Amino acid sequence: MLLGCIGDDFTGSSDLGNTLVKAGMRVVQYSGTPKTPAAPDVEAGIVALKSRSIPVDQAVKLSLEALDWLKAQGCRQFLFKYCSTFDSTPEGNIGPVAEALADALGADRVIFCPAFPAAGRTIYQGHLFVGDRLLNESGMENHPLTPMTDPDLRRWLSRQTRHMVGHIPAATVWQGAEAIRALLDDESAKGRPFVIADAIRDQDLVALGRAVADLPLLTGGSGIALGLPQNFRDQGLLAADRTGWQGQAGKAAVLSGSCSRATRGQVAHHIDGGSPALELDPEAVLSGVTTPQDAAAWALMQNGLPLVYSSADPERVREVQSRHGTETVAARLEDFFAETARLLVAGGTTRLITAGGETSGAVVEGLAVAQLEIGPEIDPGVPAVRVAGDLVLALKSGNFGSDDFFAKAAARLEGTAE
Ligand SMILES: Nc1ncnc2c1ncn2[C@@H]1O[C@H](COP(=O)(O)OP(=O)(O)O)[C@@H](O)[C@H]1O
Ligand SMILES: O=C(O)[C@@H](O)C(=O)COP(=O)(O)O
Repeated sequence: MLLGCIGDDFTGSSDLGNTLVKAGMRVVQYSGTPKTPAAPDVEAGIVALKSRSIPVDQAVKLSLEALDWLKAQGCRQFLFKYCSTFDSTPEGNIGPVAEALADALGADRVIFCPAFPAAGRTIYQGHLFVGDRLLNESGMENHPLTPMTDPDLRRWLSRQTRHMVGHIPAATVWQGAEAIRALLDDESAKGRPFVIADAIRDQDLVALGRAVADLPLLTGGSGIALGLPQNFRDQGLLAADRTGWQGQAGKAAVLSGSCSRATRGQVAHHIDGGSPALELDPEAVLSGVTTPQDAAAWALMQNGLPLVYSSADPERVREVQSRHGTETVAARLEDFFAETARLLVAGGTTRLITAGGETSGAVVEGLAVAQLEIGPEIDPGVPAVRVAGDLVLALKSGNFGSDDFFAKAAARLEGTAE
């Protein structure tokens, strides 16, 4: 294994896998830190954690365990993958996890770059944009778990770390790898080992990737990995042949616990198109009036692509959170989706589409899926993935995917869409 990656959620990890596979690496995504060694032909290993929204000390512990395992697999470089919208709170977990990894690796120059231009996430003057809106006006300010209320990543990261935070402006990035390296050295010498890097185009990310070829640790969204495979290829370290993707026939279903804007659009599109949909009322889930057995039985009876969703607008999310507590609602809904997924698979479902990072993590953990083989892209940032046996999944990040994503993913998982 050459590149060792630690993802702070499951959809984000498959997003990273998608980038690396497209650039020609053999990638396996692991659910948590494996207990056994990786297969010898894996070139990039991604340990997917569900560490984005857990207490800081636990996130650090899990990340360090993942690092130890990746080191033992012989990795030469390490990548900490977080969300392209920098999902975190003023306490963490991006800063503290990066600090722990940097300390463990002796890294004194660490890039932070969540940019993902293909999905509309760009960074300029240290500020993160989603499309043409600043992060705090993009809908992310209403995220149920990690509301992003400050678009200045230098300021936001500073709140999460003891380090001073530096900056690599676009003007330097455009000068290329050498200029980037020089500024990184300079920032580090001035006591700013953590730097936010601007990037507004894929080629900026490639330049950043080139610049950090010799550094032990980098951090960012999936975009920061764009240039890394070429670094390994240049050293003659990548195998040339690739195995093809096989689609999977059988029943399909969609589970959506994402309340993000893009997902809500996809849910509306699905319903408007006349496809079967079952809305979960969180109150009914919390009180046990609606059970996973009800949801799975309903889905298994449907013709067409069934959708079970709790996705709701910010006002309704806030209402139920204020009544029962954010963590309780999240945990109960995630457990509900995990159990529903288990019942769906037991009932013969072979193609499962999940929307939402936390939701997808709960489902994958609930299904006790140990590892995922990354397949072809469905939409930017979302690949089809195969579990051993006859189960295939699409783990969709909340804000990714076109309006018709659910139907598109079902077709791609079946191998019937180009
Ligand atoms: N109607 C709802 N009210 C409150 N919380 C919800 C509702 N539906 C889902 N949630 C919770 O909100 C969180 C959404 O996070 P996630 O699944 O990561 O989606 P995204 O990828 O859009 O961020 C989950 O913990 C989920 O259980
Ligand atoms: O970088 C991204 O935007 C995604 O890969 C990701 O991490 C999204 O997380 P969720 O929105 O929680 O699915």
